[in-house]
Amino acid sequence: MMSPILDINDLYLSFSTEEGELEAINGLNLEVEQGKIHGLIGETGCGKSVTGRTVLGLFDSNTMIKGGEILYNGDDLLAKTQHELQRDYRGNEIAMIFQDPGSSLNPVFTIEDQLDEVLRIYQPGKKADRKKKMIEALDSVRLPDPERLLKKYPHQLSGGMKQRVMIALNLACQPALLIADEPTTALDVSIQAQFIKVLKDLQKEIDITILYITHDMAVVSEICDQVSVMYAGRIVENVPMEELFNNPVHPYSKLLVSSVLGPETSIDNLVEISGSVPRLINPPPGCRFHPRCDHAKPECKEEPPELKEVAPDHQVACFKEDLS
Ligand SMILES: Nc1ncnc2c1ncn2[C@@H]1O[C@H](COP(=O)(O)OP(=O)(O)OP(=O)(O)O)[C@@H](O)[C@H]1O
Ligand code: NI
Repeated sequence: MMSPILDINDLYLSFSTEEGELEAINGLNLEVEQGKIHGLIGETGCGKSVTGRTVLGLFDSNTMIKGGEILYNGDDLLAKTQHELQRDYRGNEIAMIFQDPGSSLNPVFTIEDQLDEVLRIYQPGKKADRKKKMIEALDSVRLPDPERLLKKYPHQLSGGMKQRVMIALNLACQPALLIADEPTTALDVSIQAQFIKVLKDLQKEIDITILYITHDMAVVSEICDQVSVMYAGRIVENVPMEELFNNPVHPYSKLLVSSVLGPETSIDNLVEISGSVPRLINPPPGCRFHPRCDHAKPECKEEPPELKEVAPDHQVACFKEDLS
């Protein structure tokens, strides 16, 4: 296998809260291969966003890193200072787009001002050169008439256009890895579909790797090559996208896939179907899924199972004997 661009090993992360220690990330192992669109899925609260933010070193003040490493092309990002992360990684190596496109654009500046600000930080040079880059960036996300668009303010754009400007802003410095945290949630369904097409085409053109966080299985099937299924702070299955839908192996993945066969494609409906996600303050011991699992046996309550290879590019963390 090619070496992964992002390789998270045994990450443990807690938040200190008034009620006690909240164990949000619990032995997370995640490998993202260069050039792939890699989905990270799981129910609300399972730790997807925390994982994405941690890669960029964006920590809330009550964060405690308890162990592990986050290798980006072999370098441990957890060992870097905030200054190093800002100078060497954020924006020009790793970029991140968030849920609400509108809120990330500054309402009082034009699109040109905002693109120029990003470019000036990472690629100083002549204004004319930067202008050319801005137009290229807007072109690359299929925004019509980039010259005119540069003069506009965010409120003059639709939600879908703002989302594309956000991608353009993020890609202006040509990062190698893009972390997209539920970027389509605030968009209506037709714009969502367009957005996903733009991102997918773009990914092929510019050879960027994308870690795509979502709880929408329809989106997963549209865009992802590989998928990691997360449950209560840990990856329980890592699987090629088509295999996830045709042959999910972990009992939780099976539940996820069967819960979204109807018109509702969001994972969040699962809660009603089969009990709730465990609290992360005093979580269940061993495999955190065992209280909801039909196959649970005594050993599942002792140690969490490690990821085991069941097929090429396909690993499952479960003690069930017959992993198929
Ligand atoms: N600063 C914080 N202090 C305490 N708990 C936090 C903090 N930040 C996140 N959490 C908790 O960590 C857990 C993981 O949160 P996270 O936002 O990563 O979930 P998620 O999988 O992204 O969910 P969603 O699908 O709803 O976005 C949740 O239980 C959340 O409440
Ligand atoms: Ni989230």
